[in-house]
Amino acid sequence: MTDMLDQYRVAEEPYYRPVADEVALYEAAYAAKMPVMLKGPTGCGKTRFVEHMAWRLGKPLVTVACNEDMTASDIVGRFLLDAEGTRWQDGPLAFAARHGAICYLDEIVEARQDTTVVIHPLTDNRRALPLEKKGEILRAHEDFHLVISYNPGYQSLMKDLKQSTKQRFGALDFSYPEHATEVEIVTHEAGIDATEAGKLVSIAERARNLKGHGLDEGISTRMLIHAGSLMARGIEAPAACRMALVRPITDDPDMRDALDAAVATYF
Ligand SMILES: Nc1ncnc2c1ncn2[C@@H]1O[C@H](COP(=O)(O)OP(=O)(O)OP(=O)(O)O)[C@@H](O)[C@H]1O
Repeated sequence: MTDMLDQYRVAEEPYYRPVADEVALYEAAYAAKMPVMLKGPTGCGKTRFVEHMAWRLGKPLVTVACNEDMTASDIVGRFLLDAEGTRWQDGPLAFAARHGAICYLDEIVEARQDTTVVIHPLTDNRRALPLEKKGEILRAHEDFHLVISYNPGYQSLMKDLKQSTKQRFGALDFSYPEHATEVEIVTHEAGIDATEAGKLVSIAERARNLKGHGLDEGISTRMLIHAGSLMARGIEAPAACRMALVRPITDDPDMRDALDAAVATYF
């Protein structure tokens, strides 16, 4: 079992550039056993932040990418049939609760509500997870912590977290970092110089103004790192931007022209 747990340990420090006081706030929430919700658009550093915090706190990290086909059994656990008969297997949430890991449910809103409610008893004073099929009430380990992510941009009336779920969490807002910080991140992650990274960030800032005017989401930090990584491998900046920034984000010809024009302003 220790071997199982070892694979969830974060061995090396994941690079994370704090943008405000999120590190201290997370540490306090962890100490207070308060579950945390990370809110923000895709590719702005939420996953990297949790990885970094797991490393800082020296706790294993179990990550679950939520989707609408996910059932409660997928995260809680189920009986499996093998050569020796039936055997219970903890799902990722039960595993994390039992062994004191941080459990990160990424894009929780994608899961159906009957799946989401299974986390409720773990998020209040009970810190317990009923394993109904097994007839066990699993008391969470002292070190267990629950973190969920949530992209407010995607939410609709049909797909949103219930207030009874939301109100169980402390929340940290994430968004694209301010210019100099984002340049620092892109420089570090893509391995390009700060001048080139600065141009990429400026292109993204322009594109982010188009959100809601033809673009559903802005160009994320992740996309800038992709573009920079192509440039670091010798691809000319305009081609790198086309491939990593413009083509993935829209199929609309006018919008592509507008974005290509923004790229041409800087490169
Ligand atoms: N503050 C930051 N410090 C270091 N790296 C960052 C930071 N913000 C973003 N990044 C970089 O951006 C990439 C994308 O961030 P991440 O994977 O954490 O996004 P996310 O917000 O979890 O997105 P999604 O919601 O799609 O999972 C990371 O791999 C990392 O390279």
